[in-house]
Amino acid sequence: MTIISNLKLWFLPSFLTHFFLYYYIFLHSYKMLPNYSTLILQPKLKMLLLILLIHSLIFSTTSSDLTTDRAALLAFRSAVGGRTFLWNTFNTTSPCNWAGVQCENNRVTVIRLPASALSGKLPVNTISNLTRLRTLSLRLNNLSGPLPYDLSKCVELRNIYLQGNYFTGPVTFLFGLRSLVRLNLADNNFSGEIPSGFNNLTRLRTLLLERNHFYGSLPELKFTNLEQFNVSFNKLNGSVPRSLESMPVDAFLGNSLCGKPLGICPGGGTQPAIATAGIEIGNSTKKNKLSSGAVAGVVIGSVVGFLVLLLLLFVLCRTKNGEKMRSFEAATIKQTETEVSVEKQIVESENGGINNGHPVAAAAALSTGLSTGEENGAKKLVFFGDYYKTFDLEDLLKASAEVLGKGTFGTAYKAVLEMGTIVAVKRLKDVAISEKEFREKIETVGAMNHENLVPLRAYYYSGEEKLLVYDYMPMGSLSALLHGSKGAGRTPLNWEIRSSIALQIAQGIDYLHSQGPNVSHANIKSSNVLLTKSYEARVSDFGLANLVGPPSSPTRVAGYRAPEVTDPRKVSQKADVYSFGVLLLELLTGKAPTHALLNEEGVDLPRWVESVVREEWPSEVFDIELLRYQTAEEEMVQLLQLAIDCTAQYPDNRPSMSEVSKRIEELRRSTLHEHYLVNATDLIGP
Ligand SMILES: Nc1ncnc2c1ncn2[C@@H]1O[C@H](COP(=O)(O)OP(=O)(O)OP(=O)(O)O)[C@@H](O)[C@H]1O
Repeated sequence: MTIISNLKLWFLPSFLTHFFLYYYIFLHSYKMLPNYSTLILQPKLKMLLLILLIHSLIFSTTSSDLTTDRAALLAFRSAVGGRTFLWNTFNTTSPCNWAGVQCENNRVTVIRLPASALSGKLPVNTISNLTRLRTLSLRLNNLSGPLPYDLSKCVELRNIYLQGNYFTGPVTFLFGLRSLVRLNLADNNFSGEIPSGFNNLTRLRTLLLERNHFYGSLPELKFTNLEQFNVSFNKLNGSVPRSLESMPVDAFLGNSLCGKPLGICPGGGTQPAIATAGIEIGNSTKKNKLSSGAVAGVVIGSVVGFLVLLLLLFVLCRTKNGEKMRSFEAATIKQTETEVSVEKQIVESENGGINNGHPVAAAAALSTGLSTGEENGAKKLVFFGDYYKTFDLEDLLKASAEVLGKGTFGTAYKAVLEMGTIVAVKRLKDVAISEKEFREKIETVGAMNHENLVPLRAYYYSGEEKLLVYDYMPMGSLSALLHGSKGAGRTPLNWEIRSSIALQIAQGIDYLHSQGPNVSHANIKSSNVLLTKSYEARVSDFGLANLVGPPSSPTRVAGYRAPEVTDPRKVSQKADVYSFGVLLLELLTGKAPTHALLNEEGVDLPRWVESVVREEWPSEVFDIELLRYQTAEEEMVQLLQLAIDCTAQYPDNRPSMSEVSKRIEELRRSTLHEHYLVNATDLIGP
């Protein structure tokens, strides 16, 4: 239906006009045919020809131009690939209906495809054929190579946003684009000098060139309307031209530039104030001699630098010889040094521990905090079940510890006990309840026993310290796995893993909810889903919301919190369902609820997904890394629907957690039944 209606919309008027016109010509010319000269001179025919000419002109500037635009977009799509499903050309013939494309007067005027996983080079004769283009936004993709030189044909371009790609080469051909108002080429690999040709772009208000490889000196750039300017972190040298002196310092950092608003230039003073890359003093064409003041400055600077270096060495040696750090605070300070990547943690735990020369902030750490003002008898870890009674508080105090991260409820540490056992210790802050209440509540948490929950093994309570001991999860959090470094060496989570993680989380939460109508998790998010070595999901941090005071940061569950929740400690089971729905969307889209794109568009993840699904093909929303699991597409779409159901605005419209876990189970069962045996490798991935 849609195809036909689209075709009708596009072709019908022009087809009808042509039909009547040619019919008319045919009738009249038939009468005139015998005499060729008469035919030329016939005034009626002249009129006809004129109409025909005007019509073909109109025709060529409307539908045929849109045809050219469409062809250009298709060529663009096949060149830079991106999502297989970028534009559903089958259902929507007119390019004006494609995602990220806007038209005016039947011509493509806007392309906005930010963060759409486009990759490769932009060839000539693609974008450049969109001669009415006014906005081109391809930011945050993986596009590379030089920009097509024929982009200069798009003379109506006003806004170019290409930041966050891997484009290379010079940009001189852009100087013909006299209508440009916003030009953002930041975070690419563009190179060459920044020529004075930019001055041709008299309407420019934004010129952002930071974090590229531009070199040479900065020319005088005399823009009258410039609002945003940045050339920081390039390889520029020489002095800041007078016309740019009023720009903020940040606009020039990370170069070898000097002069106002940076330091004074040599000749007129000393070397560039900010010099990170290749300390070449002044303009490369100038050979300046250092003044005596500058020489004195350099000498004093060197001596001070040397002394600082000595001091640093001394401190470092002392730290090493002083063996282990003595407190949790110390461990916290060392956080950045001691945080290790997920991969590193796995290697360590596979090697049987982290003590082998790894820079750990030691957990004698644990001792200082615990010893204050405590009676010996009170220094006891309280265990749940028997499993961990293999160690006591003293063992924990002797363990090596490193900071895993800071959360809402306190700081988490990885502690390696002498016998090789690894545990995670959470040091709670802001415990707002009495000891009796704490012990009662934590007993409930310790009694929770489900394979998809991170088990609380023990706790310690004293006036100053409240510690919780959990199983250590070597693969870290789902959040880190989904959104951590996407560089080489990272294995993306394949569909089978994601779908089983979804089920396991649902089952973990369902178990919690089954403990009573008032039992909820209250802090469901991807950083609270931890993974075992075999990628089994365990939900952590349950039951903690009731132990501590109000959250220090109201944004702690930003993006996951149900709209009706006003007090983050009072969260209903249906609000948990909402948070789970967001988590499910995160697994499916690969986008964190705090994704920059969403912030920019001012929507949350559920509303973004809903709008995309409503307006376009559902496949548009899926994580690019999932698109190759074609056989599981039906399951993905069904899960997407479930996630949308879970994130309904009104709590009563959301399913219960047990319904959710049943639905996922059924979905998985049918997919596995239909496809797994047929094409196991496709589902499992490489
Ligand atoms: N049992 C554990 N095993 C392995 N890593 C853990 C464990 N518990 C927590 N972590 C890691 O420690 C870090 C801090 O966790 P923590 O739970 O304190 O905060 P959070 O989950 O980031 O935020 P919040 O406190 O709001 O839940 C996280 O990166 C988490 O992945």
